[in-house]
Amino acid sequence: MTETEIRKGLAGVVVDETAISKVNPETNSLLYRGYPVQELAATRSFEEVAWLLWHGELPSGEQLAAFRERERSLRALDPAVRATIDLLPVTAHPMDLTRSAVSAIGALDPEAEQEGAEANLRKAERLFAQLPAVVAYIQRRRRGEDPIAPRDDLDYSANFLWMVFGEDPTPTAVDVFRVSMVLYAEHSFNASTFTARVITSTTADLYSAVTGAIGALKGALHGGANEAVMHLFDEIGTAERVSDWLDGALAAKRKIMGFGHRVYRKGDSRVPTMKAALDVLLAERGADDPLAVRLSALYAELEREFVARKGIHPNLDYPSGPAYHLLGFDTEVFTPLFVASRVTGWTAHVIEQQSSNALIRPLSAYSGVPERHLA
Ligand SMILES: CC(=O)SCCNC(=O)CCNC(=O)[C@H](O)C(C)(C)COP(=O)(O)OP(=O)(O)OC[C@H]1O[C@@H](n2cnc3c(N)ncnc32)[C@H](O)[C@@H]1OP(=O)(O)O
Ligand SMILES: O=C([O-])CC(=O)C(=O)O
Repeated sequence: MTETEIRKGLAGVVVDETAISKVNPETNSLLYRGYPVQELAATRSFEEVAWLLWHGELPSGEQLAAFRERERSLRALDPAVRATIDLLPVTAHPMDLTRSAVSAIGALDPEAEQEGAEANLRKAERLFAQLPAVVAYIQRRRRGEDPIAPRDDLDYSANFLWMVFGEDPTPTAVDVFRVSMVLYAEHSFNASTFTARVITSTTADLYSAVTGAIGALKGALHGGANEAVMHLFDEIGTAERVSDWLDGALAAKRKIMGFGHRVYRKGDSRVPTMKAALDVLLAERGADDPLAVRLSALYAELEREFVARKGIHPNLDYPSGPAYHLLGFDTEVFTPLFVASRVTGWTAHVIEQQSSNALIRPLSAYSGVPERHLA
């Protein structure tokens, strides 16, 4: 490529190799370390998937048991992290609070500056274990509720829901939540992961990389879309309004959140699995539940109309938004849930980037005023 060939948004540019995941738009598939994500979502815990992303292989029984024990021992939030959140307004966006909490967790970690895969794996496990408490704290604080201590008898997904809602979660809720965590975990060089790799490439620490990645994920063109989908559903209201609403939105050249993707052109490989999970939640509520009926019809109609008009398909945020709503989360907390999952992929990429690092520093074509001089 010459200096003047510009690919806006790096579209179509291959910037490095990765062995962590493969997104293939031709076959509409997504592999984590070689395994189809659908197979992992069908049978594996989120703990196993995290291990797979970090280590390249699924854990043995012994490795998994030891990891689960460590994860449980790391769940409780340092009071200083809680205090950091408490310094900030309750009305602040939960992504801002999550970003600040991760930054605080890093500043409190005595080995934050230690380089190398072993130290980074310990940091990754720490973030993995503590993000549920961070998100649960933020969600409960928004509702004026006291925090709830983690429970050692529950796995990652069940404990997450327990800490948020303070009730024993139903097996359906746990499973839908687990599936969403597995599906959100990793997606090659998306914007937030690339951000994490850019930060890592300067030799900054893992917490800096994750904090930066959270900033990149917040935007509605990326992770913020799961929140934006729910706002859109609230704005449209009912399936009957979709057609008129879409006329106005398209005339105003609005982006329809939860649709489209930079890499997939014929639909996101993860959508059928997440939609099936959403359908389980809808079915559990039953055909008489007004919210389930309204959401189900709205979901189907918006997808049908938009695909018919533009040929642009839903991405993962489209089914996850309403699924998180039905699970009981506030809309503003949806993207922090994405953070809790994607921290696995981000940290795997930090370790990979560090193992064969080159400073990421592209070129730009200058388009400003020609050289001039002070009189
Ligand atoms: C987990 C994730 O992060 S998945 C992505 C989540 N993001 C969203 O759901 C936000 C909505 N979607 C979008 O904004 C886009 O589809 C993106 C940002 C995801 C991908 O964008 P790009 O690869 O840059 O594609 P681009 O924006 O150039 O789209 C190509 C064309 O399709 C249109 N288009 C793409 N997505 C949408 C959409 N959701 N609504 C309306 N039009 C769209 C664009 O306007 C553009 O039209 P044009 O050629 O007439 O200008
Ligand atoms: O790959 C992307 O550009 C966005 C995405 O779907 C993800 O990060 O999960």
